[in-house]
Amino acid sequence: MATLTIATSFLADYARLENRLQRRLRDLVTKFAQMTPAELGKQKGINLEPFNGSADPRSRTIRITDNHRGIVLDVGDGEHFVLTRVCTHDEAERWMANNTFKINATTNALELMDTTAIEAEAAVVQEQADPAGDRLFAHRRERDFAGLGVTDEVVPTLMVLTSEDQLEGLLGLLPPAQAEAVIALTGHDEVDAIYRELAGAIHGEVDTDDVVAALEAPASQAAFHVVDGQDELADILAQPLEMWRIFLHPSQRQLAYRDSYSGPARVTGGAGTGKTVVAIHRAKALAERLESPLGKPILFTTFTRNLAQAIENDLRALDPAALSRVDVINVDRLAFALVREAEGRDPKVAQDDFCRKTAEDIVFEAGIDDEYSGSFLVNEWEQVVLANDCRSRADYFAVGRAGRGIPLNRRRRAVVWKAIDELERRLDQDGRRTHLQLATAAAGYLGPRTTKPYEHVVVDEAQDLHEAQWRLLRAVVAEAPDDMFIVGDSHQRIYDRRSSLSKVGIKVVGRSAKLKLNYRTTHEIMAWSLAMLGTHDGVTADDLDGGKDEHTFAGYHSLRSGPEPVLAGFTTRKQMLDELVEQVRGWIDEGVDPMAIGVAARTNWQVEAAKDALDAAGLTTCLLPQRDLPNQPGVRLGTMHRMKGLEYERVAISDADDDSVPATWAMTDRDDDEVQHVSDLELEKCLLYVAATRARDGLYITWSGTPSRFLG
Ligand SMILES: Nc1ncnc2c1ncn2[C@@H]1O[C@H](COP(=O)(O)OP(=O)(O)OP(=O)(O)O)[C@@H](O)[C@H]1O
Repeated sequence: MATLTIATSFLADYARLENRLQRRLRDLVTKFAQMTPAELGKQKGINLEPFNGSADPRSRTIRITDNHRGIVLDVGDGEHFVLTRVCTHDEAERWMANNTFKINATTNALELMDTTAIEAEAAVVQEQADPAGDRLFAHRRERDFAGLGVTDEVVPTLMVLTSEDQLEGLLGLLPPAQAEAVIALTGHDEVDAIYRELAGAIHGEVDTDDVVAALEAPASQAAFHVVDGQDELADILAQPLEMWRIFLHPSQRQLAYRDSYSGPARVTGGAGTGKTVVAIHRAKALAERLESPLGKPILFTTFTRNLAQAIENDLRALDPAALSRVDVINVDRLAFALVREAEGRDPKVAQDDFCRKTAEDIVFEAGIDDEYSGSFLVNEWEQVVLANDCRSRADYFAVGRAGRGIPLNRRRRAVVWKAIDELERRLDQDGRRTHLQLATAAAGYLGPRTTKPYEHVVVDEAQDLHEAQWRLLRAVVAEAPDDMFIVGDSHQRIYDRRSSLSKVGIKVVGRSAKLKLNYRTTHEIMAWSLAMLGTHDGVTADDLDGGKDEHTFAGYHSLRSGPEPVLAGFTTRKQMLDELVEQVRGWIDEGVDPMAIGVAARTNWQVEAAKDALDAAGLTTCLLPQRDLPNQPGVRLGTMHRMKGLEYERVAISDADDDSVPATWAMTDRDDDEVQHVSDLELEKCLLYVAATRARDGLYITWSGTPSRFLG
C-alpha cells in the first residue's frame, strides 16, 4: 500500500474541480493508495512522470484528463507520495519549473517554495519600502527570524519593510509555519515567548534529507497530512472544504493538543483566527483521552443555541466518536436543564421583554421614573446584583459599582434596592426566573455537590457570558488540571457583560494565549473592519479577566486578499433595497451559492424589508431562526446579533444609516448616563464589527440618508 500525504494546495484544487473531474481524480487516488511498491514500480495504472526542466527532480505529474494533471512528490522510497496540486497541463508545466520541496533545517517542516515568485515579490516590496521610514521590524534582529525557521532568502527584505501592507504579498508565498513566525514577530512579544508559542514547531536535530520524518513534524502539519488508510482518504475527499479538520497551524495545534494545562486556560484572538476550531480540536483531544467514560464528561458550551448546533455539527465532522463524550449545549439551556434536574420540573423562564416591562411598571408606580428608567433598573440588577451574587440589601450595599454611570449614594441605593427587590418579588410571584437567575440557581444546587457533572468544560464566545453564568460553569467542574478551556474575543462583545474570570474563581494567569492569523476574512475586509473599530474613540479591548489588552491586534493578519469592501449610500430606502437586490443577484450570477450569502441588518423589521425586496425579485431567501440553523436553500438573512459566530462567503449589511447603527433606540442618552452611553456605543460598534467580519471574500455595506458615524 502506498502511503499518501495530502497537501492543503491539493485539497483546495480538488474542491474547485467540477464533479466529473472530482470523481475521476478520487478513483485515481484511491487506486494509487491501494498499490504496492512493486505495482507502483511498474507504474501500473498510475503514470508518475518526471518532467523535463522541473525545479525539483522528485516532482512527478499524473495524467487525470487530456488537460488536467496532478502533481506529486515522489519521496523515492517506493512508498511515500505527496499529492500536491491539481491543475491544467500548462499550469502544471509552470509549477514544475518553479517549485521545490525543502526541509526546513530549524522546524523540520516539509516546505514548498516558489523561489522565483518569492524573489520577484521581495524585489517589489523592497521598492515600496521608504528608506527614511520607520522599519516594521526595527525591534527585531535577523537572527530572530532565523531562530524561528524563516528562510534566509526573505530576511533582508523583511528587515527593510516600512508597513504591514508590504508584508501581505510575501506572507502568501511563504510556507505556513514561516508565515506564522513572521506574523508573530510583527508584534511586540519577546522572542522567547514566540518561541514557546511555536515551540511545537522547533526541532533539535533535523535531517534535511529525510522527507518521511519531516512529514511527521508538527510544523509540516499546517500544510501536509499523512493519510491514515482508505477510510480517512474517502472522508477527506468527501469534505475537501473543511480544511480546519486536518490542517492546523503550529500555534493552533500547540494549544489544542497540548498534553495538559495545570488549570483553566484562555485563548483570545481577533475574528476568524480559528478560536472555535481550536476549541473543537481541544474537545476532541480531551475526549480521546477519556478511558471508558460514563455519560458525557465533557461540556462544550457557548452563548446561543444556534452556535451550539453549529459546533455540534463541526465536532461530528471532525470526530463523530467524540460526540458520545461531549455534551454540546448553550449556557442558558444548560442552566435550564440543571434546574429542571434539581427541582424535578421545567422552570418557567422570564424573557427580557417581560422583565423590562415589569421594571418600567415598578419605577413608574414608585414615582422614581424621572430618575431611573426600567432599563437602568434591569441593568443595575444584572450588572451589580446578579453579577456579584447579592442576596440581601446588605450584600448590595457592600459591593462596588465600578463601570456603572449614575452614582448612587446610600439613600439612592436604598431606593434602587427596594425597586430591585420588588422586581425579584414580582417575577417570583409569577413563578418565573430569567436565564441569569436560573444560572445562579443551578450554580447553587451544584455548589455543595462533591461529584460534579463534568470533568472538562470548553467555552466558546466567552466575551458575552455573565458572571452568573461563569459561576455556573465553575460549579459544573471540579478545580483540576484541564478543567476549563476558554476562547473569546472582547471586540466581539455584543451584550453588556464585562466579566472578570478571576473574580468568579477562574484563574487563567500563566495559561493564556492569543491567536493571530485570520483564516476567514480577506486582508481587505479585515483591515477595513479594524479601521472601523478605531473610529470615534476606538473600542477598548480587555482580556476577559478585568484587565486591558493594550496590543490587542498586534500581529493580527490575514493571508488572503480580495476586493475592497464596497460602501454604497442612497437617498431613499427603495433605491438602497433595489441595489441590495442587484448586489446579491450579481454574487449569485458569479456562481456564489445563495446559502453562502448572508444579509444582515440591525433590526428585525429591517431584515424583513431586505427579505421582502429579495423575495419580490424572485430570489430564494431563508431567515436565520433563533434556534436550529436551517438546511433549506436560499440567501441567509438575520439581524447582526443572529450573525454572531457564523460565516458567509459574501456578506451584505443593509440599513447602515446613523439612526440604525448605532440604533438610536438602544442607546442610553448621554445626558442621562454618560458611562452607559459610551458603553452602548461600543457595543453597537462591536456589533457592526461582528457582522462585517462574518464575510470571507466580499463585503457590501449600504444605507439610505446619513451613513452610520462608524463608516466615516
Ligand atoms: N488551520 C486552519 N486551516 C484552514 N481553515 C481554518 C483553520 N483554522 C480556522 N480555519 C477556518 O477559519 C474560519 C474561522 O475559524 P473560527 O470560526 O474557528 O474562528 P473564530 O476565531 O472562532 O472566529 P470568530 O471569533 O470571528 O467567530 C473558519 O472557516 C475555519 O474553518
